[in-house]
Amino acid sequence: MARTDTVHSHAPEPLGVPTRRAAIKLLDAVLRRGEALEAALPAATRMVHGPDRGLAHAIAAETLRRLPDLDALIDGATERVLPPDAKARMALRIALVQALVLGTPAHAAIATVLPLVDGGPRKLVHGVFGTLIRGGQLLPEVPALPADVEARWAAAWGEAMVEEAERAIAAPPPLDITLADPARTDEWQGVLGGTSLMPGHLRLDEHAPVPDMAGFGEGAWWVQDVAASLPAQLLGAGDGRTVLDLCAAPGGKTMQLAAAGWRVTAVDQSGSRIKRLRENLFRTRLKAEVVQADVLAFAPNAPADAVLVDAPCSATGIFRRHPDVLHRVHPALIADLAALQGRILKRAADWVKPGGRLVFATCSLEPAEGEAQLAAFLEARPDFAVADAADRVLPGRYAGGNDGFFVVGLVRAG
Ligand SMILES: C[S@@+](CC[C@H](N)C(=O)[O-])C[C@H]1O[C@@H](n2cnc3c(N)ncnc32)[C@H](O)[C@@H]1O
Repeated sequence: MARTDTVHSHAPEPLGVPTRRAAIKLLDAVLRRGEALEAALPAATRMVHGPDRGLAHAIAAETLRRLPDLDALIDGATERVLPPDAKARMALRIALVQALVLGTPAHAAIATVLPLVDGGPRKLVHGVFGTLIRGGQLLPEVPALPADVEARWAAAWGEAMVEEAERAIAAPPPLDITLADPARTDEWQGVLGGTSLMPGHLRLDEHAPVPDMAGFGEGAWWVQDVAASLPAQLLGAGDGRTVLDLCAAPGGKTMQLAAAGWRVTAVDQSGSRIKRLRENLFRTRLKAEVVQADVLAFAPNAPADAVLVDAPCSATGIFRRHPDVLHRVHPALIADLAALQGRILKRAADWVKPGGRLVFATCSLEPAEGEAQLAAFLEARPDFAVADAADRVLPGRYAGGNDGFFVVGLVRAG
């Protein structure tokens, strides 16, 4: 059979267009398929390299952070409301976020986006973008939350919390780090600067890339929001006692527990995350037994003095760093995750020695993954009682600005 090669004579694509295409693929993965932004990165950015990957990620993340406000601008400038997943809306969102938030010159923001709507709504995108930019339109200083999230959180926590959450989206979150040796907090503050909310913690507003910072390579500290450091702190010093760290990867809490003198068994089902946990232990020279297993199928050799369950959750408490959760987490997903947490907690409870401790944590702002979970657990397990609330270890200078977490410490009857 004869075979002919077809030669395409396309002009090379203008610089920067593949990066914008990748940004739209990322948005599509989150908004239409409900994928986590981080999880969608490898496939969506396959065709872009080096710093352009970071740029595609930044465009998508910033679009997700400001989505309701961007859409309000677009809707104010179009005669007919564009469908949520219309190509024109996607193109306008990323052109506007670049021009209005990321500081891209307007001509570059639109020139790199128009080729993505060639043969389609090019005129509309060009016209709406031009109208908005020429009209000096800006995004509001305080971002809006998606309407469904706003309603859910207002019902759970009140309007004041919603306003605080909205203000929290406006500014990039600081970098919190946990020191392996809390006794050296002053020393490391002298080196790295920043403020310390409690021994073992530093908060930096500005910093070099993490791997280049003093002390990271030698394992003196790791990145961890101060709220995420509270669950392990509830357990205090280990003095050689045993702890099961369930759902442990990438190991923030494993490292804290090992550094505090616990004999840690760290369990997680994800191979790629376990790999990162091992790398973290290697870098910090901390020790833990590492087990790759599904907690629902795993059983420890013996009950432990303490069990920490950092359960898989909706992650709505970390919306500042992962704005995709604001758009892809819906009540059905929250209910599914809450059911999974309940099953994990039920097993974990049996692995606590009489008189031992159980800590349950989720980085969630959904009562179903916190207060309601605890109430159901206490109802089913009268042999457990609440021992600590996180405020026991919260720093005196606690000033907000932290991720949203639910943390409770329980004790099993002796
Ligand atoms: C919130 S993250 C853990 C963060 C970690 N504790 C830390 O401090 O770095 C939840 C973890 O649960 C794991 N996971 C989810 N379902 C699991 C299951 N059934 N068994 C074991 N691990 C699970 C995920 O792979 C993920 O690493």
